[in-house]
Amino acid sequence: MSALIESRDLVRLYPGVRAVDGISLGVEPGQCYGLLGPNGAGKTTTLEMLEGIQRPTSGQILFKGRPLDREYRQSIGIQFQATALQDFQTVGESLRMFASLYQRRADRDELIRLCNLSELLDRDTRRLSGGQRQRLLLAIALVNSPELVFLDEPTTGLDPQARRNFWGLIERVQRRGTTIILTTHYMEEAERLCDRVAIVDRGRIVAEGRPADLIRAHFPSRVIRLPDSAWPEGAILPPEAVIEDGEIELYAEEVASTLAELERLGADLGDLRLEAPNLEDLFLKLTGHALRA
Ligand SMILES: Nc1ncnc2c1ncn2[C@@H]1O[C@H](COP(=O)(O)OP(=O)(O)OP(=O)(O)O)[C@@H](O)[C@H]1O
Repeated sequence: MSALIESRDLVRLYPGVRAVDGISLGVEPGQCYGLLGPNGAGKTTTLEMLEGIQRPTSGQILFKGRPLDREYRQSIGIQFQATALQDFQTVGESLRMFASLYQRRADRDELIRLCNLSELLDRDTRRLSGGQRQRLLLAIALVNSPELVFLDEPTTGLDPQARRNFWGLIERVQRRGTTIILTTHYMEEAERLCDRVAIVDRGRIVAEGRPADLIRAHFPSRVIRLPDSAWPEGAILPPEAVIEDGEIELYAEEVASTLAELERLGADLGDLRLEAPNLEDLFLKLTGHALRA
């Protein structure tokens, strides 16, 4: 399938900083695409160029195969990290005001239902909780029924419960067919929501693909741990096994056959733990530094 939006060799320089240093990516219709990386990696700058808010120093952005034009802003929605909501406005008034900026409009009642705002329409926007505010900002981003919506760190600052609720909402938006590009520094968020991710570090993409494929490619083995007391007496340990702190660590490319072999040897599998590497481990492996300092 061809990309809804793509960037070719995007560069953005600030005095003394290569904030974005040659980013090429393509997002297909209906995908949820994540730009993943630590603070300062260049995610927001990349997003702002894709949104048409910032001009690249060099490189190209194509939407449906064509350079961004005036109509582009009508086809997209943006949830900024910090959108200034008007003081003395209710949720309902706020939605109406943003809707008036567009020719194309989403069905208001459906949007209110989707973003769970029915109970909050008369609430002053200054009195919203973090999660409620994010739901309103998402509704504002969807007010023109965009084909493509940008979410910049949509769950930063939310408590774990509100974050999970918001993930459910993003999934509903995606199921309606909206293409989503989001930035995050939460690996769990990227793993749950994104069909594809670009892992960004210092303005460059260090890995790109489906989260599960990336993990499999960089970590072909799974780690199996079991107490050393669970190992059958007399059975020979595989040469790559590590014994540490009373535990045996084994590496398995094929988990099922390794477990079958352990069972055959008579190992006690009751306290076995299987460790699956995640995107956080991948980031560390690729960059040599942790995602969160
Ligand atoms: N207007 C600006 N002038 C100068 N430098 C900037 C400007 N905006 C961003 N930068 C720098 O560019 C780099 C990338 O910043 P950017 O905000 O894109 O990163 P980010 O990955 O989005 O981080 P965060 O998660 O903190 O928003 C950083 O070194 C930042 O300090």
